[in-house]
Order: sequence, then C-alpha cells, then structure tokens
Amino acid sequence: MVYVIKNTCFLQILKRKQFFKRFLWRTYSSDSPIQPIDVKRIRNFSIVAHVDHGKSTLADRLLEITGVIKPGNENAQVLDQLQVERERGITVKAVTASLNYSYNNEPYLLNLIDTPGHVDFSNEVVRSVTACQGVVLLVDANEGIQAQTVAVHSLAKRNDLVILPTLNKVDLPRADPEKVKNQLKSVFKIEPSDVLQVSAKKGWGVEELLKAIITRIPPPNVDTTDHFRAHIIDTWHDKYRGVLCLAYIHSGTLKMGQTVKWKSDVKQHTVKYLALLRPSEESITEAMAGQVVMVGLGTKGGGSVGDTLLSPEATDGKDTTVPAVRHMVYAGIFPADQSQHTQLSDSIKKLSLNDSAVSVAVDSSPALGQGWRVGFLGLLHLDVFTQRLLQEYKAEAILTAPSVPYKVKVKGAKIIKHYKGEDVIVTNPMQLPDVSNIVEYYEPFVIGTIISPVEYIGAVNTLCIDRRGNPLPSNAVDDQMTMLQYILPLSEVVMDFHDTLKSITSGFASFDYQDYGFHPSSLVKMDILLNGVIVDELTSIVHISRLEYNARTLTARLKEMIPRQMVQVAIQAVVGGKVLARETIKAYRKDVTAKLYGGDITRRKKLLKQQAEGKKKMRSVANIKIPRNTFIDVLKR
Ligand SMILES: Nc1nc2c(ncn2[C@@H]2O[C@H](COP(=O)(O)OP(=O)(O)OP(=O)(O)O)[C@@H](O)[C@H]2O)c(=O)[nH]1
Repeated sequence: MVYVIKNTCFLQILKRKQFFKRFLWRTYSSDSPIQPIDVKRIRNFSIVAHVDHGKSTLADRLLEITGVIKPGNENAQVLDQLQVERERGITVKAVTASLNYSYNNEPYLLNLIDTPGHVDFSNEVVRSVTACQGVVLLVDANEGIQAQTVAVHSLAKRNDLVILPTLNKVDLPRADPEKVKNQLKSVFKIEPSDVLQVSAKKGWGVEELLKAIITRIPPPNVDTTDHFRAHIIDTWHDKYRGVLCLAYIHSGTLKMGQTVKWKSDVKQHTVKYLALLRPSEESITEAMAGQVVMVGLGTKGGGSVGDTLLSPEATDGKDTTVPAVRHMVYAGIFPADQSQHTQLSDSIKKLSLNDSAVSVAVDSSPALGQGWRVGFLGLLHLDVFTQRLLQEYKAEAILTAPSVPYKVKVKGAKIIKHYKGEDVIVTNPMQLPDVSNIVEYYEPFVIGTIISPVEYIGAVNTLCIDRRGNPLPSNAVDDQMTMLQYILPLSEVVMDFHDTLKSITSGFASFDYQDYGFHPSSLVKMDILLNGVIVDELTSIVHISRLEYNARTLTARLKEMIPRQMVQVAIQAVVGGKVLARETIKAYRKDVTAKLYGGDITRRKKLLKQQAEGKKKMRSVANIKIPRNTFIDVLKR
C-alpha cells in the first residue's frame, strides 16, 4: 500500500520555499491525512512531442483538473520553473507531478513526467520514459507530424510503451485534425479511431484524455513483496538537505528512516526525506514499487542519475535501465579570473548534479589557466548550462569554441598501454595522440530526420550533400510534406545546420537527429604556427575536404585578431609539415605614451597601467602577445 496525502491547498501556498519544505516534512510525515492506494491504480506516463506542440500547457490543464492549481490561467506553465525555461519558453528539465484523480469512484495516482521538446534535451526524455508505462504522443493539429514526433514515437516503441496519439490545438482555426490523423496513419500506422483530440489551451477533451490514461495505459508491472530496489532518474541539489533524487521504485517498499545503500557503494544510509512531487513536495512516510518519489539521504548521502538504491538485503539482480548519455559537443570552461576558480568549481559541481547530462573533466591551458573540459548534448544545452551558471549560481565563465569528440585507433604496445586500449576518444584536439602513432581516425555520425514541405526538397538535399551527408530512403508524410533521412557527420550538424535549414525552408522544415556512432573518416590534425612555433590551443581536427577552406579562413581571422607587434608575425596553417595557408602581420612599434612626453605625469602613469593590465590578459608564444579572446573566438564559426 502507498499512502497519499489528500490536502494540497496549504502546500500550494508554501511551495518552492526551502525553509517551509523542511518544516512541512516534519509536520506532514507524522500526522497527515493519508489514504491507501493500490498499485493497480497507479499510472506512470509522460507527455512527448515536438518542440512547442503544447506539452507544458497540457500539463497545466492536467494539474488544474486534478486540483493542484487553480483554473483560469491559460499560460501558467507551472512545470517550467527554471528562469531559463521561462525566458526562452522551452522546457529544459523533466519535471514530475503526482496527481490524484478519481475515476468510477476509485482513487487513482497519476505520475506525470513533463519532458523537454528540444533535441538537445532528449536524454531527459529517454530517462523519463524508463519510469513510464505509457506516453501521450502530442501532435499539433495545425503543424502536423514534425521531425521530433518521429523520434519520440520510435523511442516509445523501443521502450514498449503504450502510445496515446493525441492531437492538440484543435481550437485553432487552421487546425486540420483529419489531415494529421491521415499523417499518423501513413507514418506510424496509427488508426484514426485511436486518436484523441484536445485543446490544451482551452481545456477541451482533457477529461477524456485522463480517462484514456487510466483505461489504456497499464499499471506498473512490479513486485511489491521483494526487497526494495529503485533506480534514480534525476537528481538536484538542495542547499540544506544535500542531493535529492527522483527515484522509480522497481520492487519492495521504501519507508522514512529505513536503511538503504547505493549499488555502487557498500556504505549504508538512512532515508531522511521521502516525498511525492505535485510538483511541490508533499512528504510521505512510505512508498511502494511502481511509484516515482523524491528520496533524500542527507548531506552525505549522495546519489547520481543511473545509480540503483537498494535495501541492504537485496542482491544485485536486475540492472537499471537508465541509458548512458553520449556527449555531442565539448567546450573548455574557464573562470574569467583565476581568483574565481574555487567559486566556479563549486557552482559547476552543483549545477552538474541538477543537469546530470554534462560531463566534467579538469582541463588547463597556458592561455586561459585552470579550467574544465565539459561535454554537452548540443549547443543549446551548452548555452542553457552557462546561462544557468550565471543566473542560478552567479558564476561567470569563459567558454572556448565547442568541438565534437573524435576517436582514433593507436598502435604500439607502449602507446596502447599508455591510453589503456587501442581506441582513444579525443574530446580536445590539443590532446590528440602523436599522429605517427595513429592508425585510423573516426568521426561521430548521426541519422538526421528532416520533415519538409515538398517545394523545398531540392534545397534541403543540396544542404545535406554540402554537409557531407549520405541519403537514406525518403518517405511521404502526405501530399505536401516529405520525410528525408541522411547520415551526417556530427561536426557538420551541431554548429549551424538547424539555423541554415530553417532559413532555406522559410522556417517550415523540422530537424531531429539520433546518434549513429563513430565511423572511419579522412581526418587530419591541423596545427597553427606563429613564427614557426605551434600554438596548442589552436590545433583542430579537420576533414580533408574542408582542409584548404579552414586553413585559409583561420589564418585570415588570426591576422585580424592578433594586434601588430614589435616583430613581424608569420601565421601558418600546417598539416604534416606542409604549409596550407600563410598570413603575415607587419611589425609595428607601439609606445602608448610617446605622444605624452613632457605631458602630465598622472596621465602617463594611467596609460602605462592600462597597458600593463592589457598585457596580463595576453598569452605569449614565441615572443608574440596574443589576446586571450583570440583562443575563445577564432575557432567559432
Ligand atoms: N491555440 C492553442 N495554443 C496552444 C495550445 N496548447 C499550447 N498552445 C500554445 O503553444 C505554445 C507552446 O506551448 P508549450 O506548452 O510551451 O509547448 P511545449 O511543447 O511544452 O514546448 P517545449 O517545452 O519547449 O517543448 C504556447 O504559446 C502555448 O500557449 C492549444 O491547445 N491551443
């Protein structure tokens, strides 16, 4: 049995205040009005859709109908709580809400997981669905099937989830439900009679959807009598309570004060916080298999996404199903000033607990000092991460140009031993093994799905081929839209592919990609030399077909960015000892105070001080002073 608190109004008033959350836990855990519920009456589901098809708005309506929020605000977006989510109008974090709903006079507990729509946050979707038995596949009745609808549909299929196809925005005058139903039939073989219709904004059809969630999605198939075992689908950091985890309980029960352990560790911990998220916390004393709950083990308890929480008696049976994350882009993060290193380190640590999709490794550069090499799921993810660092942790950071990871196969027993294997993943071109030891280079590829109006197919094909794409068979969505698929190098996709696609199709095409792994590729290491000396930070890994272009543009940009010096500067782009491009910066004698000789002494001192400050921000290579920004900006497209 699970105990559910009935009264939610009081909690609503106090939600999101850390102090009150702690207070509430103490009061409610002892004498709250609680009501038992059977596992058969639990439904775990997620809303999945293409970006902007209305997931968060539908979630708001579900919260209203189940009494969590007051009706009347069409645009509340209650689950989008982060400042960055509200500013950008996108969901970044998956959020859970446990809802009470009565159907045929029986109480049900519906665990809704609101997921992000943007491709960069698809790992949040992938993680969320591991706790679900069904999904509401939401499709805009005006826009129809988009690239990400295809991606989330195949994710739901792969996870054997029940799919509730649902058309949203049927209130719009241009909505064409019949046309979109036909699209669903031709692309996914979904029968039109199975498709639900709602207007999340107006609340139309939402009661019917709730009924369908109860009648069509099965309850979780779990063993309540076995030892306790749960997998962690999300974590976040609380100033006072340490790491808090969102856990899906696979078997047994979990009680306040119970002893538990992590699968990855022998140390035992006590359950200090146990709550349902509605989405504000409501403390409970006990939870059981099939539920999605918040668990906290105190400041020293720890917890990370993908880990398993067990009762000490549980043997290491079935494994968790949280899939590993693959990082698509890496960038260096450095403090704006080395004195802020500790503060930035602390902020990155805390934010990466909340955003477990990032990978963080220590990095250093002669020009930028001590910092970190951070792996992201894409450029939007990178942007959001740095924005959150600034907004939520007040930590300002410098970011280097992002690059994709590469793989190389190395030879020689000593080298293989050094790299602990033949295959080496290179997340920073600076750390590429010596080219004489490299047998083969591999590049990451993706399968890109594009849904475009038929009149733009020619332009889209040209773009994909220009980006070194290989076409896969295409599919008609209907007589106006086509689905194209291409195998594309990730390096050609992450930077500006989406923007270019949008501009050549007047914003009508949509794009999504899935990982296609590493494949052999004709790559080379290109060095940049200043007066014959290699500048490590400017090394890049380039495809042969892009070599000449990159060599020319990089040297030309450097010529613009490096100020004239006392000596002549030769900038060379070199591959395997061969110079591909060269630029020269003429010598220039600079004396900032020359014009002031005989002038005011304080003015002279001020100028000399400014000059000295400027010099501190320079990195010196072969006696050439390079401004720090050069390393950050020159590799950006
Ligand atoms: N007319 C109309 N507009 C809707 C409806 N549902 C959502 N919208 C609007 O569509 C826009 C996107 O809605 P969201 O709920 O933010 O979409 P989302 O899928 O959560 O977006 P992401 O979280 O970024 O993926 C908002 O401007 C909503 O007001 C609807 O039923 N009718």
